[in-house]
Amino acid sequence: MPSHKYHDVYARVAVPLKDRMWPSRRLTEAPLWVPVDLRDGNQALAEPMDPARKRRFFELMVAMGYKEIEVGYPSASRTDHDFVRLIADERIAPPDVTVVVFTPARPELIEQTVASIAGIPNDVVIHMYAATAPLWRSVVLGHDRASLKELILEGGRHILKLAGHLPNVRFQFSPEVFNLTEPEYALEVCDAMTELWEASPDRPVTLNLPATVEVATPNVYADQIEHMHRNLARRDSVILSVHPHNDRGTGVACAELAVLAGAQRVEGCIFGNGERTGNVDIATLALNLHAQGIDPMIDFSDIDEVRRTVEYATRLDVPPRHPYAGDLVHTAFSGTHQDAIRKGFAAHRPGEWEVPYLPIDPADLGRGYDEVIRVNSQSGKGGIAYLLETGYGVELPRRLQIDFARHVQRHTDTTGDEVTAADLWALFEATYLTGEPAVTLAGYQTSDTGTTVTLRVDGTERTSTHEGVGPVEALVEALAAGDITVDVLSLHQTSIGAGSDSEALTLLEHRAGGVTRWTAGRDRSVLAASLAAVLRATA
Ligand SMILES: CC(=O)SCCNC(=O)CCNC(=O)[C@H](O)C(C)(C)COP(=O)(O)OP(=O)(O)OC[C@H]1O[C@@H](n2cnc3c(N)ncnc32)[C@H](O)[C@@H]1OP(=O)(O)O
Ligand SMILES: CC(C)C(=O)C(=O)O
Repeated sequence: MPSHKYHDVYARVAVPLKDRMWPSRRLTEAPLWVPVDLRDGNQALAEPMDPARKRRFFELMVAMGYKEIEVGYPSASRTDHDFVRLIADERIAPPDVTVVVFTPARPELIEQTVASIAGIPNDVVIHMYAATAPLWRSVVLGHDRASLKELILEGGRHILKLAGHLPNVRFQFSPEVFNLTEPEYALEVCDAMTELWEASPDRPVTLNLPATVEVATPNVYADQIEHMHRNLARRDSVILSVHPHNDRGTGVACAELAVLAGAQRVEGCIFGNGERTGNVDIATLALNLHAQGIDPMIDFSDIDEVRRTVEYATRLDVPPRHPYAGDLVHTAFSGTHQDAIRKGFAAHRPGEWEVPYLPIDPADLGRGYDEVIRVNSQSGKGGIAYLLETGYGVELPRRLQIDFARHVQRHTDTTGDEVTAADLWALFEATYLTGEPAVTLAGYQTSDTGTTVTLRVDGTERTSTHEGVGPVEALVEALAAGDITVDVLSLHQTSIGAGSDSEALTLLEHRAGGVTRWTAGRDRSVLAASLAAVLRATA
């Protein structure tokens, strides 16, 4: 690989901090999340959202509780412009939602942007950007540091002139590619903008510091953010925002460390859509907080509905391994994970969540437990037992679990396929429940003196009377004396293991209320006790 073509971040930009504080800080509350799906996400789509898609996505974000939403780049396209006008004309943004519109520092585009927001009753943020990193300065924009600063200030002045008098309007500036901009230059330009826009606690300016293209390990971004946090002028009048992308796959880490470093606001896209590898994924960030006991302030309680809407709007699928939202993120196929999850469920105490391999309760996201364990050739007895328990109410004793798992393994090794609970049950029946039940209970009669039980054993009926007891005890006594089953009960004999390890086994099936329970063992008295418990519970 021609790795010599590249340089690490330290060769490209000075990394400013030595006495960093962020490593010893903790996340304690959610930052302000600002979804940019309708702008940065939208500009990265092969087919940008049409008006219906934009509107449905916007309504989803409102319903989820976002309080500040970047709604578009009004000078970019008719659709973007018209959507901003829709907000003005049809008042589709609730009063407590701030609307952000995006513009470059170009006078004619600023004019279109300001014109687009006329009549919006909500708070509005006009967000102006310009790239400040050396490569962009020289190659893209054709400016040196001084002339670029002047271009930016000129854009800022223009916005001020056109919108400064509007009481519901605030301003935002992004030095694009902040993470490759010389720290002292980023500071100089940002301070110049807050001075120009007269940032004050009553009318704060948002300074949004993007990792436009992610180029370094997240600690570097955290240092850069903390440096700004500690050195910006008018800090109490600045909302410090970050905008990580995900080129290295570490956008989430960058955002989390940036919040430790002093960022108060995070821009991203709900499932990480965006240029190239995407903007930082807000769902992951928010649910990472949730999983640490911190209220994310955004509602993901029906994550599949959120996902359906986002997939509809973007025409992009959320992959099966996507954190929290993918189809497979709450599913274990592997045997030891399944065993641990099953034991975790059994030991689980309401009100707390500590289940091995499941960092959060799927129910928090509106999901059930059906998909938590799925069985294939990588699975073991615990997972198989779990599916039979949850799907059929069948509680196999350990020895039978071990035996049955061997049969399942043979089957899955042969087919290579996943097996469902129904497949397992069919295999169980074919393995152990062949032929007629050994014994059936034809009926029983109770009287003042006791219960008469009629058993059918090998086609012959036997009647026995059990004095002074009701049907449950009579059945237990009959069972203790011989084999027994009725329409709701059946008893099968089988053996497991081979040679000296083989063991005769009695399987007792009890169906009640549509649920089947199984007990198995050598010892008839164990079966009797278990039968009595089952019958009493359903009497
Ligand atoms: C990191 C980001 O996400 S930035 C946002 C990127 N998003 C988009 O580009 C989506 C929407 N964009 C568009 O629809 C179009 O680019 C438009 C309508 C805004 C502009 O279109 P055009 O006028 O055709 O210009 P074009 O797209 O080629 O933009 C390049 C020009 O803008 C200039 N420019 C780029 N960024 C900025 C900026 N922030 N401020 C001022 N000028 C800028 C470039 O220097 C270049 O100018 P030049 O033609 O004099 O060399
Ligand atoms: C201009 C900013 C906000 C941006 O979209 C980026 O840098 O990616």
